[in-house]
Amino acid sequence: MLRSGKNPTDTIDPVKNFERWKKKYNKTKTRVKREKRQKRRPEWQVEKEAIQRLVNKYNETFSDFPISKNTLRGLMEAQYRQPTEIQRQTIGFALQGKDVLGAAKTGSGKTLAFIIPVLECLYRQQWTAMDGLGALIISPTRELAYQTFEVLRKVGKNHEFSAGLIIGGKDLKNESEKIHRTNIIICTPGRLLQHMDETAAFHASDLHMLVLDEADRILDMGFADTINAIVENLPKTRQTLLFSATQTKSVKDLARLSLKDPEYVWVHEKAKFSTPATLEQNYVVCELHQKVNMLFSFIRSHLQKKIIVFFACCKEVQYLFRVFCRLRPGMPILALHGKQQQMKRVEVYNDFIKKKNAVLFATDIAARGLDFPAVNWVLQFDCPEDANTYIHRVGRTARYKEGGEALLVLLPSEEKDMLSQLQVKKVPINRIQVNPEKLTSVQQKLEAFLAQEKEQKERAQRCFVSYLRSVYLMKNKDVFDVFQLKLQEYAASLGLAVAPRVRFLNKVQKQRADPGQSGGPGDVAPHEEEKELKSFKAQLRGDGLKSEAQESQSSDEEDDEGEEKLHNTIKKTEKETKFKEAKKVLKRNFQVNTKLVFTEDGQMVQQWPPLQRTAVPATEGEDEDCTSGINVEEARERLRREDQEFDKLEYRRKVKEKHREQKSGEEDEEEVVAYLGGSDGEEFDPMLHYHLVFRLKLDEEEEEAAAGSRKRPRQQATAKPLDTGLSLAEDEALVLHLLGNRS
Ligand SMILES: Nc1ncnc2c1ncn2[C@@H]1O[C@H](COP(=O)(O)OP(=O)(O)OP(=O)(O)O)[C@@H](O)[C@H]1O
Repeated sequence: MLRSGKNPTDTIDPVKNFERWKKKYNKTKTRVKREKRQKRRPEWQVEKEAIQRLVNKYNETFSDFPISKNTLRGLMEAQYRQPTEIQRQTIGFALQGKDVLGAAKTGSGKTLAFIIPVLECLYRQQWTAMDGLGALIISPTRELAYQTFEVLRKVGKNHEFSAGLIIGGKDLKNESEKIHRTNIIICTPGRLLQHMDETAAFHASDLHMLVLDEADRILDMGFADTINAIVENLPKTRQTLLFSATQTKSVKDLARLSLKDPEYVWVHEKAKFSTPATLEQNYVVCELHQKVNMLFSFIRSHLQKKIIVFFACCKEVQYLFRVFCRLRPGMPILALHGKQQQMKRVEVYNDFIKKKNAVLFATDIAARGLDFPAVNWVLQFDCPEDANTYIHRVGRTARYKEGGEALLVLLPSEEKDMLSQLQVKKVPINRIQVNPEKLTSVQQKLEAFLAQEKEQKERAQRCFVSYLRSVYLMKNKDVFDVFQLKLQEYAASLGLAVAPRVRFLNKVQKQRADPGQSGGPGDVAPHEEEKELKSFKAQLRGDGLKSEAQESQSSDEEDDEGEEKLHNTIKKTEKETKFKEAKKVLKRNFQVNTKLVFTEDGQMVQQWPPLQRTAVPATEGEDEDCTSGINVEEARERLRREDQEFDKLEYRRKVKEKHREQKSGEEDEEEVVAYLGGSDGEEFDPMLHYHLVFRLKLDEEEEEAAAGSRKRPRQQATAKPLDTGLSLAEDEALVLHLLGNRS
């Protein structure tokens, strides 16, 4: 049988062919499946993302938050509708009662992130004025405390809490009278500690929430002792919230606050840059003696802008502010520094807020937290101490979705190391050139001013010395090298014919030249230097470490004595106040001044102090017949209990009554509101209202009581004896005479 001419091997068996294809296909399919499976994220991750999407959607507006109607109304009335990222991420944790460490870029809304939990915490506890201090907010500077107080007033105005601003610089006695009735205190550390030490009625043992704004600054060296002493007086059970744009990560710092499993919320941790995206940042390298000319030229070319210029020390601000005012650059100039009286500081702060175009000369007192609206430029005339200070300074512009520009002026000796520090902190900054020919020289004019006024010359000299000292005291010697500065040229740029003698530099120079000759009075030991640096910083920031005694001593003209140094010396010499002594006794549980007198047959007839008996029955275990005088602790505790019990009953009664009224539809259309701290929209003046109760709602019954109490004095007034202006004997004679006439 003939076969076909084709080779049998050439014939393709379709079945085999199909099987081969199927095998290959299956292999590819498994591979693709495997690869897909590998690529696919774990189920939990997918789920987490879906939940996050839901959570974000849920927290899109403040009305999605589990907060009280009063707070929500306050937010809406202040035009806060959508939470920012830091608010979205931290408020939930804080409402759950957790300790929180929150960090987010400058101008991202950290203030509300703690104000809302503070209000909610007290609201949920139904806190009343009688409950005393419930929340404490500590700020590093008076201005920041004042600003936070304003936000609290705005957002919390529908609540019934009392709030106080305790920032020093004013009448301590007035504050002392009201502080124990204050529910929310916003304060600077120094002043708060002063009250803790000296105001007998003030205690923080019921505190529920502690907030440290600008936490890294508050926990740093400058405030360490004060904060430790404050924390000692606070209950361990409190909730603690810490916020800053440059948050502390130091375990040691946090241990000092005894945080309990805190939630870390670093909103912009993974962001490419640590400064706001809307901020444009540049730097120029400029010789020291050209800086004043550069500043003048800069101001002249930005007359329609709002600018903040940061300087290294108060004396520099003082001198340059005065001469620049005389130079009349063509726009308003303001100055803010720690050596100003408190009244002046508030005035300047409010002035700058209102101005559309102005330049503010400031020390680092204005570097943190201040929220001046619409600042276009931040110019750093002197190099900041470190990258964190840089971040806070530039953060005064480009706040909450707004744009802004920043210019850093560096000396050639500062450029390299400062830039590398900024790089590490993820700060995007570019170098720009200044054309020296375009600079307007003001040197001759300054010389003329100084020739005319001796006072001005002295200011210039102090500015010179103070600047050198600030450079010398800076820790980072790679950036700050005082010996590289050309002193004669610098002095000339300030209008001085000769450079003033700088004693401390001469001494250090001598010591450098002859290291064996140490131990003289002028030698600056490292720990001394550290101490001086600490006090210098405290002084230039004016951060509220002053006591009242110091306040009266300080003046614009006082020397560069550190505030804290002064504080320490005064502390050592001043006699402790009676209150302070009494509080110490209370703390240590001493039995004071107990005096017993016995008759001859051993009967006790007198005791000092007289034994006090309370109106409430003693609880079990309390010795009614205690003969050792007043047990102050016990008596205080009993009174407190009594007050609390009374308040609770009263409160419950009122709430019930209100509910009944609501049910019967008899609710009053108009609620009666008493504004104790000025009405809405009225400008708050901390000099007048040091302690404020921002709003107090009165219900009908209270109103009646208040009306009654208003009437009573009038009734009493009718019964008041007539003052005839005569002596008693003459009065008697007159009465007898009148009676005689009648009869
Ligand atoms: N939810 C919000 N909606 C609208 N504006 C907001 C909101 N939260 C905050 N702001 C505004 O953003 C600005 C900056 O807020 P805030 O001062 O709290 O920032 P910050 O993060 O504390 O800044 P800094 O780090 O400088 O202290 C303020 O003017 C504030 O009124």
